[in-house]
Amino acid sequence: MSYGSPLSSGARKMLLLGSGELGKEVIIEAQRLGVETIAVDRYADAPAMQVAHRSYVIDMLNPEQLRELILREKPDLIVPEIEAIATNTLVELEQEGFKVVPTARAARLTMDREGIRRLAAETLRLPTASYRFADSLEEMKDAVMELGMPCVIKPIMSSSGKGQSVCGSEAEIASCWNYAMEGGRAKKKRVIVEGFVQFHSEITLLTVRSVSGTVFCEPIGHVQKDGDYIESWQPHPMSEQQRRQAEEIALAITDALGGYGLYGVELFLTERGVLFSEVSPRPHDTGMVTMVTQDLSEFALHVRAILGLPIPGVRLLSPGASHTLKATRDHKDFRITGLQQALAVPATQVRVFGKPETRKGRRMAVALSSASDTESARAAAREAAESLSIQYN
Ligand SMILES: Nc1ncnc2c1ncn2[C@@H]1O[C@H](COP(=O)(O)OP(=O)(O)OP(=O)(O)O)[C@@H](O)[C@H]1O
Ligand SMILES: NCC(=O)N[C@@H]1O[C@H](COP(=O)([O-])[O-])[C@@H](O)[C@H]1O
Ligand SMILES: [Mg+2]
Repeated sequence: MSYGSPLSSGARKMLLLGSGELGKEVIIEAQRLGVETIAVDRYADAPAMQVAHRSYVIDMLNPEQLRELILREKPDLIVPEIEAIATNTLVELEQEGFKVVPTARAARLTMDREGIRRLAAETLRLPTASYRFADSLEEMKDAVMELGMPCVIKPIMSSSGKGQSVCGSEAEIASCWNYAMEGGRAKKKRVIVEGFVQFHSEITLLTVRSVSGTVFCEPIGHVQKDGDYIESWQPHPMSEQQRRQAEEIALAITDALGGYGLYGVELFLTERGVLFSEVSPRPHDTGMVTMVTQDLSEFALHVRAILGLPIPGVRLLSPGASHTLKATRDHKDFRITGLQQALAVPATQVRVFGKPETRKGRRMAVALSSASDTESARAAAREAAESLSIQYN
C-alpha cells in the first residue's frame, strides 16, 4: 500500500462522521500516518474539526446531505464516530464501492439498540439482560410488569445515557417514558426495557480486528453514573473463567459484525457469568485510558486496523485510570480552570476537548494517570479531575 501526502492528488482521505473527543484522537493518529482528514458533525468547531484538514457541518441523519457530501469528497475511508448517522445511506454507499468502517452493516446494527440486541441475543444466543421493546406508554407498562422492577428504560436511539432511567415502581413508569422521549435522538417513539442486572463490575473489552487477526486489549473496568461513564481503569482484575467468557462473547459479536477496526465490547460481570451489554464499532469513551496505559492507544489501533496495517500485538505498559470532567449547566461563555493543580499530580495528563458550549452533563475534559497499580492510578486521576473546574461567566 502506498499513498501521497495529505492535500496532494495521491492522498489517502479519511472522512469522519461525528467529531467529538474520540474522533479528535482518531484524526491525530491518522495524521501521524500522513492521512488526509475531513471532520463532519452537526455543529461547528467540534473537537475533531479543530485538528482536521477541513470540516463540514451537516445533518448526518439526513440521507441527501450525507450522500451529497460523500460524493463530493470521495473519501477512501468513511469512519462513523457516533451512532446518529443515516446508516441506510452508508449501506448504499458501501454497495456503490465506498469503504465504511468497520462495515456499513456494523454501523447500521449498532445505530439502534434493537439491531444489536437482536443480533447478540437472538441470532448469536449470547447471554444478555432480559429485554422487551415498546412503542407506547401502554406497551411499556406491560413490558415493565412482565420483566419486573427495577428495570432500565432506554430510548432505542441514544448514547451516553441520554434518556435512560431506572424504573423502581409503578408510579415512575410514566416519568421514565417521558424522560426517554425527551432524551432519544430520533423521531422514533421506541424504547427498550431491560431487566436490571445486579453486576459486580462492568468492563469494556477493546477488541481489534485487523489484517493480523483479532487482538484483545486488557479489560477496562469502569463506573457509570446516570448511564454515562465517570471513571475507568485498566487492567480490571478478572478470573480465568470470566476472561474466557468475555473473550468468547467479544469474538462472537465482532466476527458477526466483521470488517477491520477497533470495537468496544461492553460486558457485565455477574454471579451467573459474563453478560453482553452492547458494542461500539469504534473507539470507546472508557478506552481513553489507553492513551496512558498501552503502547498503541485505542485510537492508534483503530487507525492502523482500518488502514489495513498490521497489529502484531498490543502491550500494556502500565496500569492506569481516567476520570472525567463534566459540565453542570448549559453555557456558551466559560473557562476551564485548575490545570495547574491537575498537572501537578504525578504521571498525569489532561485532555481538554475544546467543545464550544457546555451542556448539563456534557463531558468537557478527562484526566489520565498511570501508576504501579490501578487503585493508585484511580486516586490520581480522580484528584486531577477534581482539581479541574468549569467557570461559567
Ligand atoms: N440492564 C441494565 N442493568 C443495570 N445497569 C444497566 C443496564 N443497562 C445499562 N446499565 C448501566 O447504564 C450504563 C449505560 O448503559 P448503556 O451502555 O446501555 O447506555 P448508552 O447510552 O449506550 O451509553 P454509552 O453510549 O456511553 O455506551 C451501563 O454501562 C450500566 O452501568
Ligand atoms: N458514549 C459515546 C461517546 O462518548 N461519544 C463521544 O462523545 C461525543 C459527543 O459528545 P457531545 O454529546 O458532548 O457532543 C462523540 O462525538 C464521541 O466522541
Ligand atoms: Mg454503553
